Amino acid sequence: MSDTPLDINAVSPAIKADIISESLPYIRKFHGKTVVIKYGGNAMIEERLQRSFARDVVLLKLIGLNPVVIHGGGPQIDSALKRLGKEGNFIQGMRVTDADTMEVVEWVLGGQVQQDIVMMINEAGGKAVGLTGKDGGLIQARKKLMPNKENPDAPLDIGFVGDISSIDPSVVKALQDDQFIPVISPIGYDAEEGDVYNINADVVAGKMAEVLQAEKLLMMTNTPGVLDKSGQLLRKLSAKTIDELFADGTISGGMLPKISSALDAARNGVNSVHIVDGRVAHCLLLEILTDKGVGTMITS
Ligand SMILES: Nc1ncnc2c1ncn2[C@@H]1O[C@H](COP(=O)(O)OP(=O)(O)O)[C@@H](O)[C@H]1O
Ligand SMILES: CC(=O)N[C@@H](CCC(=O)OP(=O)(O)O)C(=O)O
Repeated sequence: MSDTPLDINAVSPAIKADIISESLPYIRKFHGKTVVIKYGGNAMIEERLQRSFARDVVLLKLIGLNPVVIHGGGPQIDSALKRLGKEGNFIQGMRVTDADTMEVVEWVLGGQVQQDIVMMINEAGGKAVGLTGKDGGLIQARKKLMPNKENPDAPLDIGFVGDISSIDPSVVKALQDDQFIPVISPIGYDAEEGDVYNINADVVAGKMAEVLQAEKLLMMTNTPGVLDKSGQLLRKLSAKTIDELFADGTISGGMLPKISSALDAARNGVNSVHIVDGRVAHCLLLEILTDKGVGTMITS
């Protein structure tokens, strides 16, 4: 983020036209392709950036790409819990979710957070539709048990946190075909047990990109990308380096499920996977339509 922001009004029309023209090869390359965008709760805290996100998504749709948005909302859930006198608690980047917390999660993600995104995209000229994993049988889930380092035979039960058992993308494809932009909350359900589950949004984004065989998965967050021990941005990360960073504790908290999901997607047919800085205005356009990357690329 060392770049000095450009005063766009000071740029001559000829240069603006040149910049627009530069995106032509990318538009041709990605026309008709699906791009899964993970919009993290930490990346959506400033209204100016929310509006630039919404405009970028609409622009991508209008030039012929198929954006699918998976949104998070971790900090927004934390605020709602706080108002109710409850503290958020995470294990290995996953929220411990008791029945009361699950109610709040559904209420925040499927309600305010999702509707704000839908509204902003629609105000920018798109046709966004909000879904949760329950809609159209989109995300089937089962209870997740977390690995227990101290006692591998006794995995940890963290409540209503789900693993994805399957994704049926037909509702997403139908919406895409009708020029809608799906905006999906990371909530799954178990049709047999009737339980609803809280799923980490990075996990949903990775799996959705895989199932849709997306061209790109972009995970927008609140860091320049993945940082090494000394805080330097790592522009490219392969499986081997990721193992080392996990082992020495350089990657922690919310970055754990993000990297694991990104790597799974890269291994399972998603052409390019990037963790990008959602605090940079128009980071989506920079990543997709220019040579200038704005984060870390994950390769298998
Ligand atoms: N090596 C690392 N590089 C960058 N961020 C890291 C790293 N390890 C842990 N993090 C943390 O991961 C956070 C991003 O994950 P998370 O809080 O879940 O964001 P989001 O809401 O965007 O999914 C960063 O803000 C940072 O605090
Ligand atoms: C199981 C689990 O941790 N679920 C997440 C779902 C929201 C999310 O992932 O939001 P961000 O992308 O903003 O972190 C949570 O409850 O916070």
